[in-house]
Amino acid sequence: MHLKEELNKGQLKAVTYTGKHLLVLAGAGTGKTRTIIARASYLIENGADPSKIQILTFTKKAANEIVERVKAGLPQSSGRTLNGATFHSWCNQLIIKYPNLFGAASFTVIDPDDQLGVMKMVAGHHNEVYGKLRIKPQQLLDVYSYARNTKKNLTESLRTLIYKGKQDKDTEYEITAMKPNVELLLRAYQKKKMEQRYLDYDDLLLVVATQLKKNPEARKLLSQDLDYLLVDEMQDTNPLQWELLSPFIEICSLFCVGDDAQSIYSFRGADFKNVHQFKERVKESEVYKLEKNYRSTQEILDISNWLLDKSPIAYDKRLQSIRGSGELPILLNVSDEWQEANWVADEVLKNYTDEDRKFSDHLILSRSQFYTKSLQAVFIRRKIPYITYGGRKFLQAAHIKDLVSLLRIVNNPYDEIAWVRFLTFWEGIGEVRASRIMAVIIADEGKTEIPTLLESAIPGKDGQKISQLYHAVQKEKGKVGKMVDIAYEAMSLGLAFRYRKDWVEKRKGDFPVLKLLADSYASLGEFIGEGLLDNAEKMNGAPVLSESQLATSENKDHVIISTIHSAKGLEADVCIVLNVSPKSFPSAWSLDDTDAIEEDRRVLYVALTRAKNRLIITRNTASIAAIHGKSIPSNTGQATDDAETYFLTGLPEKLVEQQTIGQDFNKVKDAPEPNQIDLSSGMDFN
Ligand SMILES: Nc1ncnc2c1ncn2[C@@H]1O[C@H](COP(=O)(O)OP(=O)(O)OP(=O)(O)O)[C@@H](O)[C@H]1O
Repeated sequence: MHLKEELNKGQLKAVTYTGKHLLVLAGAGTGKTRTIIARASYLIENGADPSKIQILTFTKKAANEIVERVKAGLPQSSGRTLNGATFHSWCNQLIIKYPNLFGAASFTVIDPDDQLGVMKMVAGHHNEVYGKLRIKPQQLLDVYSYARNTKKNLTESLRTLIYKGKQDKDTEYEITAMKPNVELLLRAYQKKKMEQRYLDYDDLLLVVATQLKKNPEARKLLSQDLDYLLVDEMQDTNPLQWELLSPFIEICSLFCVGDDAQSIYSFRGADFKNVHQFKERVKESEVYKLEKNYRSTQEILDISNWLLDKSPIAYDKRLQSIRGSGELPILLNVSDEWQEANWVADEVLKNYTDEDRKFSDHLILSRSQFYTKSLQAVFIRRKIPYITYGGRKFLQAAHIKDLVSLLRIVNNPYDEIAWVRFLTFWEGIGEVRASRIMAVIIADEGKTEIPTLLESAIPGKDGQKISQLYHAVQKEKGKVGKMVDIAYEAMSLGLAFRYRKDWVEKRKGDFPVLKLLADSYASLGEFIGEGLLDNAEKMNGAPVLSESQLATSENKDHVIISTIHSAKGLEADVCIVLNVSPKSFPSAWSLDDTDAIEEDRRVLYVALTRAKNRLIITRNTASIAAIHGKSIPSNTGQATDDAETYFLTGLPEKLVEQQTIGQDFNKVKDAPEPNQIDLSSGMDFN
């Protein structure tokens, strides 16, 4: 990499830093990603062993991109062993590498869906206690996870999540009354996990952090593995992640990048003030700043700066564009989602055909993937290829989970969730019978071979079939792709029947993808754990989770429809931010919580600062009219309370160009009278 040509002075100073630990604290588009990539290249070019550099990011997408870009800038294969991962997946890798050290051999990683399954089982077993609470199993899990990630106690966690932080007497009374019951359920959940040898996502971090904290041998072993830890999006680290990182201050050198104005994970316990205390927490450290924005034109930064300026929090930031002036952002008022979707489709197609832009020059952002359902429908109808980021993952789809359940019980015969799923897959076995069969297997404590147990527990041909299948898959342990093949061969008829509604159109094609995915893993444990966490972009770096049939791996040119949370670090020529309407920005349930309002502001800030050249913000006309008591495009009617909190209230007119789509947009109108057909025209018979 030619550092001097590709970096400005500030970036270069950070990349070549010779002290022990560094935090680069800088605004959107100022080159943090570029800096972290350059740092890794610089270290490798100056003799560091790439296998001893670990890059940590919040999404697999970001990890892949950084690693690929580092490798691309290095001479052939010299960065081959460089590793990039999310916090969870890194901890999972460490646990697999050192099963004894972390005491987690033959444990199975469970995803949030399965966690919910376990919690429901626990609630069922303790029905009397659970019945007294008016909390859903998912809320119990949220409280549990929040407490462990933030290191807050149960009382405070209940207060924050269930009572929105309220401090009054009634709340106090209710918390005191419910706490023992919640405690009982959470302890039972914890016990169940231990018995079934499950690790939930938070456990991965906890297991590693705890060993590193208390066990000098763990620190010694890992210090042999690691010289440099490069951490992206530092503002989103939570106390649990800090706990994981802290031992590494002694073990290796930390190089972190972050932006306090882009902290959007407080619901997972992230505290952006963490980056403000970096110097105090990390001995022998420095904090550098970067000021110039290379991504966007000044008009895009002007509205982003304006948004941040209105915050009561002083971020001490004013983004200044290196690129100078460009188009004014468009504020588009639409009357409903379908109108919005059709307008967006027109815009994309116009840019594609008339302006020579690619589909992939478009990034469409929304708070939730759910909101984009109409847009996706319009894109499919109008043949616009797209992929989605955020939302449900590939391995979490029901048909995939059915097949993977077999691999899971081969990996961990105590995996109760997987047993129930696998056994009930077969005709004639219901949940009650499945739990009976499973109880036999668990009580046997591994004395008898599982296929033998299955054969005796399920009489007749079915027992033989299921037992043989288990045996056949077990025999191939180690060859994960082969295991998928065998399982698919035996289960495909059942799967096709179970999902007959959309088997051919939607589901069948996922199995070759699953096989490819499985082939890329060296061990079953890794596939199940890693695959669950990070399968997003395993295939040649191409996303495989597309919901669009049109975006195949050969067709790399597609629009990205992403949740804002999954769009961190992304950028695009044209960026369309959907539904920036009252009650959405800030969201209705944030309204009595200042911290939540400010987090929503940062969410919008992240969205706006993704755009390079064209920024389009849409919002719903009726909801604007409702808060102002007046019609669009005026912003100055009789304001209601919602108008005061709405982020775009008071937006200076000169910062955007407002457009409003009429009611009849996109309705095709016919001529008033029928015309005559003239077939003689248009053909020259000479
Ligand atoms: N020194 C530079 N010269 C030219 N282009 C640059 C330079 N630094 C950054 N860029 C470009 O600016 C854009 C933003 O950079 P980058 O993605 O690294 O910023 P970032 O700080 O990580 O942004 P964010 O936090 O908003 O995701 C990229 O297109 C990058 O290539």
